[in-house]
Amino acid sequence: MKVRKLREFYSTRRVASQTTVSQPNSQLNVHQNAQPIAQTNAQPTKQPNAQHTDQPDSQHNDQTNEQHNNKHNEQPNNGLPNEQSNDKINIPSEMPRSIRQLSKPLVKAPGDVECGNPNCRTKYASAWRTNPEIPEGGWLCNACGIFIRTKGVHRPPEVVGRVYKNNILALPFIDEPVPRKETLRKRKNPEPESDDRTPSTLNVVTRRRKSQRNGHGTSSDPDAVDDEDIVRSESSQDDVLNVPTNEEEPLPWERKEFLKCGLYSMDLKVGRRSSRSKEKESENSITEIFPLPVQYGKFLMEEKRNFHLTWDIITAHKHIYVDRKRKNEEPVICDCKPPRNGGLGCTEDCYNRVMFYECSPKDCPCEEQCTNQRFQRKECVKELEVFKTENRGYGLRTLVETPKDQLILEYRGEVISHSTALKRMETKYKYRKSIYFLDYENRAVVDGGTRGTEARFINHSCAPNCHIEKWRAPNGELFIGVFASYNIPAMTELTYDYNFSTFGGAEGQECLCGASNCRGILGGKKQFRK
Ligand SMILES: C[S@@+](CC[C@H](N)C(=O)[O-])C[C@H]1O[C@@H](n2cnc3c(N)ncnc32)[C@H](O)[C@@H]1O
Repeated sequence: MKVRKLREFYSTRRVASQTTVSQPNSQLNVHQNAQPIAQTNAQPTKQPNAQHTDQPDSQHNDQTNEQHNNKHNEQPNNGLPNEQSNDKINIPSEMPRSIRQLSKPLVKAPGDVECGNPNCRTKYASAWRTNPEIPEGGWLCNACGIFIRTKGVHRPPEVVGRVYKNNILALPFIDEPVPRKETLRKRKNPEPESDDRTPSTLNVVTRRRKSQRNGHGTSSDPDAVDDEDIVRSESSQDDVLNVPTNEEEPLPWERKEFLKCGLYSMDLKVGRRSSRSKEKESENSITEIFPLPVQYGKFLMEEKRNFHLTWDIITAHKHIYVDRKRKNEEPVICDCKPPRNGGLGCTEDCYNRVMFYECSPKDCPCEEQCTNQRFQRKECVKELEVFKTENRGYGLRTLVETPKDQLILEYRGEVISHSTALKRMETKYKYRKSIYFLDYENRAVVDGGTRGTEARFINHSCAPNCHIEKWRAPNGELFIGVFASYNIPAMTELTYDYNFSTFGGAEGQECLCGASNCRGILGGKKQFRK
């Protein structure tokens, strides 16, 4: 399956490349002994073009190459630069890769041997590398040499086919074998300036690739491709052409997929996906490969809001019992009967309600019709806003009209014992102006200062529009709720009377509620004195 895909992939590439390379060949009859190699490779993948069948006879090859070349020379320019002379080519680097790679000369191996890869057997390559399987005198073409060093195996036929396409149909070659081995070590020793050989582009690229793989080129990684086994053409050829080769481009197995945008970007990445995720995709047509990093990431990006710092409070969804465990008492069950017409159950005459006791959702006879579960069902006002008051720090207001007796919100926080409250008064709240204590029961206190709800922002007023009610939960604990004492218009600040006994704030704190009946002072620390 994988092999078939590879074949398809490379055959597609072959066809595409053939159509493009036929044009530049007319321009690139550059080297005096460079000819397009049409049929030299003895082990190529079969080409669709019947002219390019295997021809082992090298003499015949040369003739065919000439014909091939001449044929291409007759073709029109097709937009390629035509100022170049026969021995010097200036190919702009922005030219497509398929054109640029034509400038790469091919050379024969030392001793005129074939590539040692049985799947390749080419006689021409851009460079030659020692065959690690036959260290004494064995040679591999450049591509096979790199492949075996990096992958540990010979290039398979499917992969060899790609190079056949590049080399045979596109590239000029040097018929003369390279006379000697030119090593990187030798190149490291600077040549005298009179020597006109300079490192070719290939050298630079190869060295760069090696240093990338080795990390600054100093690693002793045995798998790294060693430049020292490279035999290449005389650099004069490369120097004249001095253009980047296709060595710069990553090989298919070296290509990596990178995120093309940030995790929060809407242009979410479409990447390689498993068949299972493809199935999922077809189900909901979502093509993300990464989920958004936070729950409301998309909302946060799209919604325009004024920036403000978050409050120094962590929302508590239930009371936190600091000094003891939560109670777990048996619920008290009312004797209400569920109305037959589907109306509301557990209304004013429900004795649980009369006793400020919330019915248990599991046990109430009215079941879904029960209306005595406001805290448990969180039937609160959602449209509330924390705002900055003129002289009392932050306050809380309602954005909508709120009817009388409506549960506005629950006052939650840490339920602490009397002694813990005293300690906190001496430590945590010693230098703080605002204190968030509210009586619980049995001298215990709810501290809404760190973990709680927005109820902690409600200020005191001697003429309040809200009041506190404590309701018993089915498990025996308390719900503390802020209820509307009147119909409260929208955008009105919510206040309740701290009543001195419920608020343990700083002693003698001046009241700034502004009511006509203002008592002039808030609660004091003395209520926590033993
Ligand atoms: C429960 S907090 C109320 C929220 C507080 N304003 C804030 O910014 O966090 C109680 C504190 O608010 C201030 N406060 C509340 N009502 C006040 C009033 N009527 N006059 C003066 N200060 C008040 C006091 O500093 C008090 O300790």
